[in-house]
Amino acid sequence: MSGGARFISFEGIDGAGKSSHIEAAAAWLRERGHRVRLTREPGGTPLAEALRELFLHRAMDGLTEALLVFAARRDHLQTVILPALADGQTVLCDRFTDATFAYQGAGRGFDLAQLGQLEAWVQQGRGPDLTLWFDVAPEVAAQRRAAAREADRLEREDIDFFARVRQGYADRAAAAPSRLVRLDASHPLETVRQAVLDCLAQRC
Ligand SMILES: Nc1ncnc2c1ncn2[C@@H]1O[C@H](COP(=O)(O)OP(=O)(O)O)[C@@H](O)[C@H]1O
Ligand SMILES: Cc1cn([C@H]2C[C@H](O)[C@@H](COP(=O)(O)OP(=O)(O)O)O2)c(=O)[nH]c1=O
Repeated sequence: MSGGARFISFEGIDGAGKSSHIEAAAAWLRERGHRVRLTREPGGTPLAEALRELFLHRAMDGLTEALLVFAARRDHLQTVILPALADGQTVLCDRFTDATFAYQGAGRGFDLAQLGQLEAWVQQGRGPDLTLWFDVAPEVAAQRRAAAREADRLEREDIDFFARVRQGYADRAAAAPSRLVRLDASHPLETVRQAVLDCLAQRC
């Protein structure tokens, strides 16, 4: 496959519904001949998954959070994402650097210019070709999470935190409108799924 987006990230506040669609997106692409590598952040490698456990369950400040997720990202890029792309695979990643700008930047208030420096240092210009942003009100996402699972450290944050994170995604979308596509995730699952597949049909 060539020409279309091959590194695709899925983003949104916790409970927006992105994980519900990533498998269907992978299946849809496979049916059309893509070899798909499904992965996630923080995580995707044994080292990065170990960092994820620390990240999700230990108390730490915003700078430590940012350094941990970028350390995990470095390992993930070097050992999984870049080799898969070089091999011609399509990479679907549940979260990537937009999450760091939204959560550590907008959510925690960590300096965005410093995050940009870390991004440039770790990624050297490499990032998703396409990002699907599942956008929903924090109150709706909180209800979905409450019905679905036990909260981890970040999911225990309040509505104001998730409102800032949502604004962080909106700012990223405004800065990169051709890469970052907003999907209205307040609609029923089936409607959102169709919007995901329509977007893939246009861009992949
Ligand atoms: N559009 C939707 N309408 C209603 N419930 C949804 C919708 N999308 C996801 N959910 C439900 O919300 C919960 C959280 O979804 P999930 O995909 O895990 O979110 P995320 O990965 O964004 O944190 C799940 O129980 C899921 O079934
Ligand atoms: C990638 C990344 C995730 N996160 C947060 C967002 C989520 O709260 C959490 C894990 O993301 P996620 O895998 O979406 O969680 P879950 O499996 O519970 O749906 O990590 C950051 O704060 N910064 C980052 O750079």
